[in-house]
Amino acid sequence: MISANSLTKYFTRSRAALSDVSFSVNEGEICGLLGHNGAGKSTVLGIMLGMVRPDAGEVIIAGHSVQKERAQALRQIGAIFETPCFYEYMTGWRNLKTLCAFSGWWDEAQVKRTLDMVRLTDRIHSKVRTYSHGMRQRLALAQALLPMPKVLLLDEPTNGLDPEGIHEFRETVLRLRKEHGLTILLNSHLLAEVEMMCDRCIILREGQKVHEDVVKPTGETRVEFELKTQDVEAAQHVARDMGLALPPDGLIALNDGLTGPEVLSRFVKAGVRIDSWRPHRRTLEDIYLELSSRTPQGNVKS
Ligand SMILES: Nc1ncnc2c1ncn2[C@@H]1O[C@H](COP(=O)(O)OP(=O)(O)OP(=O)(O)O)[C@@H](O)[C@H]1O
Repeated sequence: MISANSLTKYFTRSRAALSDVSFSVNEGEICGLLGHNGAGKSTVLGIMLGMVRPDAGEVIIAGHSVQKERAQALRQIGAIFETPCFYEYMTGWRNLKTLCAFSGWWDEAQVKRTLDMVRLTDRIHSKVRTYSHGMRQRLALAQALLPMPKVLLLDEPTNGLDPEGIHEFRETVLRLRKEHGLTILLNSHLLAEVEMMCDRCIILREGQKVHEDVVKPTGETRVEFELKTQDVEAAQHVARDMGLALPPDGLIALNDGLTGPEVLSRFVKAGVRIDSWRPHRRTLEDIYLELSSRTPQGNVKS
């Protein structure tokens, strides 16, 4: 549904804001875009929305090139980009009507359906200045969904929301994907949010893609257990007998065919005193900090 091919962008001659970034997002997938401040996330979204012209590369949305067939491509996209702005003194309904007037489109039945989708029907005739931050975000979502897009681009959509607002927004987005098969690209700094919502994530660092993987792998290929013991020498001996390595951090990668309980029982039978034994999975935060972390001085680690 989304295919970004070799995107390169220089805002200044000395430094590429994006350098040869490629990725694709399948239909119905939610993909997270992560990276430190200035990594290039908004530049990617800007290129996808035809607002930033890449120096090289192109984005294809549902078979249409944003750079060559801009109108057809953009017809497939709804977006919440940066902070949404509304006329405070108008109702939500009047705002949508005014914004739709710019494109000469208004279908009342479709607008009502969309408001039901984002659960804003009850308050749509109240003035926007009386809306909470969460309601403004839902109005922005309604506006993005009005043209019935196939792709939704969300730029830090939960910024400034309270925990209830974040939860509600997440549930709404997951429901939209489930019920309407939307393909979603989510730009966020919140790793937990990306871990909960996304099927896959891409990490940018200084304009380059440094990671792309599924967020929740269904069939883990590498199983690791963390062993804590005072009997390090005895444990190393037993591990060697099983053909396993016991590194100083205690993380043991199991070979094919061995299970956690089997390995634990071998340690116990050999008299190794076990303080703790638990499965270990690298979280998105572990991966992110490894790939994208910055030193306290603000320089990205080499
Ligand atoms: N219009 C512009 N003119 C000049 N430089 C720009 C422009 N837009 C972005 N940049 C630069 O391009 C680089 C990438 O910026 P971008 O806004 O894409 O990063 P980001 O990952 O979205 O950051 P943040 O998380 O802070 O929003 C930065 O060095 C930024 O200063």
